Amino acid sequence: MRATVPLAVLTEGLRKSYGGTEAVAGLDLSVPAGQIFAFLGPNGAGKTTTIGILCTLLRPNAGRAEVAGYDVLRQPEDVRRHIGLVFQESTLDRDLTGEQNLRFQADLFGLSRREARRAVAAMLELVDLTHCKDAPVSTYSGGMQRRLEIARGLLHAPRVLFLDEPTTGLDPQTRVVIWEHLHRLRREEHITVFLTTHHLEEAENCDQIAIIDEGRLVVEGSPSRLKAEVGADLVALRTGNDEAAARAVREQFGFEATAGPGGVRFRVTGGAEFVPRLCAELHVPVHSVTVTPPTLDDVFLRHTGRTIREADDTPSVFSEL
Ligand SMILES: Nc1ncnc2c1ncn2[C@@H]1O[C@H](COP(=O)(O)OP(=O)(O)OP(=O)(O)O)[C@@H](O)[C@H]1O
Repeated sequence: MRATVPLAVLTEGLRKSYGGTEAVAGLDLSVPAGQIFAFLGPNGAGKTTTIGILCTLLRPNAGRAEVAGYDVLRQPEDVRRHIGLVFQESTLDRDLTGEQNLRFQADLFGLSRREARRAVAAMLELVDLTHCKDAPVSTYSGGMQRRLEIARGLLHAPRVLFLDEPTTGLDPQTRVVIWEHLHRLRREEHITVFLTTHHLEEAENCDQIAIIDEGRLVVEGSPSRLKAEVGADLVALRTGNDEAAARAVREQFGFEATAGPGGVRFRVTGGAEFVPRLCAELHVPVHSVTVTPPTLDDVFLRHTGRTIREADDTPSVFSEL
């Protein structure tokens, strides 16, 4: 049954293969309008392929997809008019100024001179680039370039903005700035933002996420709900004798404790409340205790049996920090 909230994106049984590789393997998605929605998955999970289909750049082998209420195969022109797309790789002309890049895009979309002037000025303002609109893009920082790309994707007032890995290669401070802009866009322009990422930290910023692995939807929901479903906190202990402490936690409390380089680790619901009892009853000196609530990596692990970092075949920028 169709939801009563208008849907920005709907897919049913979507499939796409490249030779023997099934990149998208029967994907059902529904994204209500007005959300920041993340498509989270390791490298090669099928995220870019799905965006390609939704943006009418690729044809699916089976299934169907609608964007902003239009069918990607039967109404591709309508879909294109209502979407903005920001690719992983920069497609800006570095020799042109920021303003010229936007003007060029306005021409491509057939905006009148007057409309173009108004839209270009408004978008430069929205992403805080008015002050450097006359400088060549080659002089912009990575974050400024990404903001200009987002402005360009928004020039024709799309209803859905697709962003493929919006902050890849950017430093942490710039990532925060880009995210502030995305939230502002959603708030002020009421558009749906559909982004792909393999960064768990990035997905945390979204209203809803869909975790995808090997072309399939693993689980869908808000980050807080998905983490709450995992339930148990991770407790890590540094003790005088980790092997003995792990054994005691298993025998006295019945938790699956292990001893390793990170100390003794086990999971328990209500970890913080359990710590006083643990320290009082454990007959091994405890030097430190860390309680970590479930993360999206725990959600991925629970549903796929491996962590997203294990599933990723290329290192994440975060793992390098
Ligand atoms: N043009 C292509 N020809 C052949 N195989 C492809 C092509 N594009 C993607 N694939 C394969 O399809 C699968 C899904 O790729 P896709 O790029 O959609 O994943 P992704 O989740 O976006 O990954 P990344 O985060 O690395 O961009 C991968 O196994 C990939 O190697």
